[in-house]
Amino acid sequence: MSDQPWSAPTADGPVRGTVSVPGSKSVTNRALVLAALGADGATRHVRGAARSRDTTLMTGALAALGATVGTAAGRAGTVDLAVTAPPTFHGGHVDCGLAGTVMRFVPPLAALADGPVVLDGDARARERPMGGIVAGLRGLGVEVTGEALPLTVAGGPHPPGGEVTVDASASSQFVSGLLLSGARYARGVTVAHAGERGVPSLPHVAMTVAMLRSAGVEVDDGRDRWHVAPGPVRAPVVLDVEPDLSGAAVYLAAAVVTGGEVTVAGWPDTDLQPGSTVRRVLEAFGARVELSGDGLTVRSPDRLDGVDVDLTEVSELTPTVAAIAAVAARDGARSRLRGVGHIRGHETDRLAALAAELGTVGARVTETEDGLVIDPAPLRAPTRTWQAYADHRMATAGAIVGLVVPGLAIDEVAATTKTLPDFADDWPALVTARVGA
Ligand SMILES: O=C(O)C1=C[C@@H](OP(=O)(O)O)[C@@H](O)[C@H](O)C1
Ligand SMILES: C=C(OP(=O)(O)O)C(=O)O
Repeated sequence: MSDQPWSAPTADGPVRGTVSVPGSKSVTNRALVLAALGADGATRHVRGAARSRDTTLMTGALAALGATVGTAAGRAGTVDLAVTAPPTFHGGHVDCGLAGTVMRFVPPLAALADGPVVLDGDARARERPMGGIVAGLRGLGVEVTGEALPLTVAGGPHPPGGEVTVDASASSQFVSGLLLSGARYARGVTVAHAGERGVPSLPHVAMTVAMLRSAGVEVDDGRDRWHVAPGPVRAPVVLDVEPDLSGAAVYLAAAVVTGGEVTVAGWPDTDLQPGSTVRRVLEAFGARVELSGDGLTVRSPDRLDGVDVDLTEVSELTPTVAAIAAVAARDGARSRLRGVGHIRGHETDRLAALAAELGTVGARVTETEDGLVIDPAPLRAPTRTWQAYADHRMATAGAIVGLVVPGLAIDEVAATTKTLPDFADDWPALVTARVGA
C-alpha cells in the first residue's frame, strides 16, 4: 500500500461515460454464508463477486471454520466463488478486518462449530458496536466471551435458539446476522427489536429475508420482529451477485457534480438492493435519471438543488450524498441529511469525518444528532490532505469533491478496496475519458 497521498483527478469538463461496477459486498457475503450453511454438502457457486477486502475476509472466515472455498476469475474483473459446506464447522481464528458483515454475520455461524471461535479485526473494528450480536447470541443459549471484538464464541455445535429481544438501533446487521444462521439452531431464531430508535438500513434486513427464502428457509417478517424456522438451508447452486448500487452511486455522482452524464451498465431490476431509493436521492438534487437497456443513466441539471433527505434506509450512501451536497452548496443550495446518527459507528464516525474533511475545502458543514446540515459556501483549495480514516466511502467522497476542487489529495485511496477493488484505476479513467464531450 502506497503511503503517498493520491491526487484525485479534477474534471476539466462534464464527466461522461459508462461504467461497470463489481458485485455487491452485501449480497456476496450473505450468499457466502448461506452457501457455507448448505445442508447437503453440495458445492455452491457465487458468481460475479468483487475481489474486495470484505468478500475476501468473508471467504477467509468461512475457510477458517472448515468450509472449502475455491476462487476462479469471473466476468469483467469479478470472481466466481465456489463454497462447499463442511460436515461440521470447527473452531478457529477469524479476522473480521473492518467488515461489518463479517463481524456481525460470522459469530452466529461460529456457534455451530464444535470448538471455540476467536474473532478479531482492525483497531477500529474493536470500537464498532456488537451489543446486539453478543446479547442476541447469549439470549439464544450461546456462550460468548467479550462485549465487542475481540470475542470468543464457544462452540455448539447445536445451539438451542429461541426468541430474543435486542436493541438493533446501532446496526441492522445485528438482525441480519442472527437470522442468517438461525435455521440451523434447534428451535430456529426469533429476533425482536426494542430500542429508542428504529432499526436503520431496513432494506438490508429485507435483503437477508429474501435471500434466506431463496435458500428454502421459512421466514416470517413482521414489524420489528423476524422469525426463522428451523430446517435445512438449501441455497441455489448458482447465485449471481448483482452490481453494487452504493458503489454505483459514486460514479453517478461524477455526472451530477460536473454537469455530465454517466451510465451504470447492468443496473439490476430486482429489489435486493434499494435501487429506487438511490435514484430518488439523486433526483432530489435535480438530476434526471433514466433506466434503459444500456443501464441506469444520470444526467446533471444545470444547477443543483439542495436536498432535505432522510437517509435511514440507505445510510451507507451518506458520504456520497454529503459530497454532492457540498458541491450544491457551492452554488448556493442548503442541504440537510437526516436519520443517520448510527453511522458514527460505521467504518469511522462518518458524521464527524465528513464535517472535518468537507471543512478542509471550505464547505460549511454542521453535525446534528442524526445527520448533517450543509450551508451555502464557496469551495476552495484544500487546506490539507483529505483523510479517508481507512473508510472506503470517505475516500470516494473525497474523489467526488476532487472533481471540482483542484489539488485535492486523499491519504489512503486503498481504503476503497473494501468494496471497489479497482476504484483507483476506474475513477481516473472515467474522469478523463469524457466520451462525447
Ligand atoms: O447488511 C449489510 O450488508 C449492510 C447493512 C447496513 O449496515 P447498518 O445497518 O449498520 O447501517 C449498511 O450500512 C452496510 O453498509 C451493509
Ligand atoms: C457501513 C458499511 O460497511 P459495513 O458492512 O462494514 O458495516 C459500508 O459499506 O458503508
